[in-house]
Amino acid sequence: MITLVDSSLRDGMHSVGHSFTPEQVAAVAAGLDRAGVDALEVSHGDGVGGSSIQYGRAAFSDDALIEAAAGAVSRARIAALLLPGIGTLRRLRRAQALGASIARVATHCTEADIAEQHIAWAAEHEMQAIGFLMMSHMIGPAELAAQARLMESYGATVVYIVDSAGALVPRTAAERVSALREALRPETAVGFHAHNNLGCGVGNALAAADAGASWLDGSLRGLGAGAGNAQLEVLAAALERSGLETAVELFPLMDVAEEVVAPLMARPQIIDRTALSIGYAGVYSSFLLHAERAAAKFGVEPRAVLMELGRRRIVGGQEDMIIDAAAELAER
Ligand SMILES: CC[C@H](O)CC(=O)C(=O)O
Ligand SMILES: [Mn+2]
Repeated sequence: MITLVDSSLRDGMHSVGHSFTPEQVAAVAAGLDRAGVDALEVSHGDGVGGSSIQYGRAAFSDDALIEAAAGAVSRARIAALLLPGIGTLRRLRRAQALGASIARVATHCTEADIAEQHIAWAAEHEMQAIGFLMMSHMIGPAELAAQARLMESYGATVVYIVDSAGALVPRTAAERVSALREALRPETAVGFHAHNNLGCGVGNALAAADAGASWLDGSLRGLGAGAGNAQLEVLAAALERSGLETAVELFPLMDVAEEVVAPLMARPQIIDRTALSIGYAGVYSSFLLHAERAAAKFGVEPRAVLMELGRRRIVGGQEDMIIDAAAELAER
């Protein structure tokens, strides 16, 4: 059985400039709940506490959005993403009080050790603790497996390979999932979070499932950073056609994508040359709007900025370097 997690109301926030209102969140959450989606992530795109000048101000607080989602669902679980250093334990406690029962603790793929206190706190306080290894294309399967084992040792019951840049392809995604599957205890699940910058979002999620991932993320209409995530309703249909079972009902899921999410989209979730450059350069998908803004400000091409960020191996948390890179390109 595959557990499906929707990221429209968290990763999708990157795509809409963190502008979702509590009413919009409630409408999407109610539709996901009706369709039988297991869990949905809600917060600023950079997780709880992300609203800031560095990451982008949100129109509404995480509290208001989590509360709205929790009030709209009857069976789906609410997940809160937390990046140590951006979010704090106080934020996680608050999310739990408002109805979140899953803590997804995200670190750069080489820095699992900074998640120890957050994962341990969640595990000790009746939240399901999940580890999220971001930018997983940047290191190989064996190194990732070692990081995943750290998260497991802190109390994570699921550890995700997160293809933040959408830079993986089915073979490299499956190799990473297999390495985790072999390294972790049988009772620890492996998850996969895809981005579609190379057009492989759904394909990578299917390859991950074949390699042993049993938690898969997606977003309705693909709503997410960069070219978006694996499109959830497409993934659900493809999983069914692969003979893999989920708890969702496909037609209600298609309906909420078409009738509720599509009208909320600020931009088409397509693989244009900027989004493709993100996958090709191996850059964080959430850099898309930042890079477009910096490129416009300094009169350079977004693609050139993204390729430069890939060359410099800039990672999440270094958003200010996007401005540096654009300014330096303009000087050259
Ligand atoms: C900034 C957090 C990030 O968007 C988490 C995520 O979804 C990813 O790394 O893909
Ligand atoms: Mn993402």
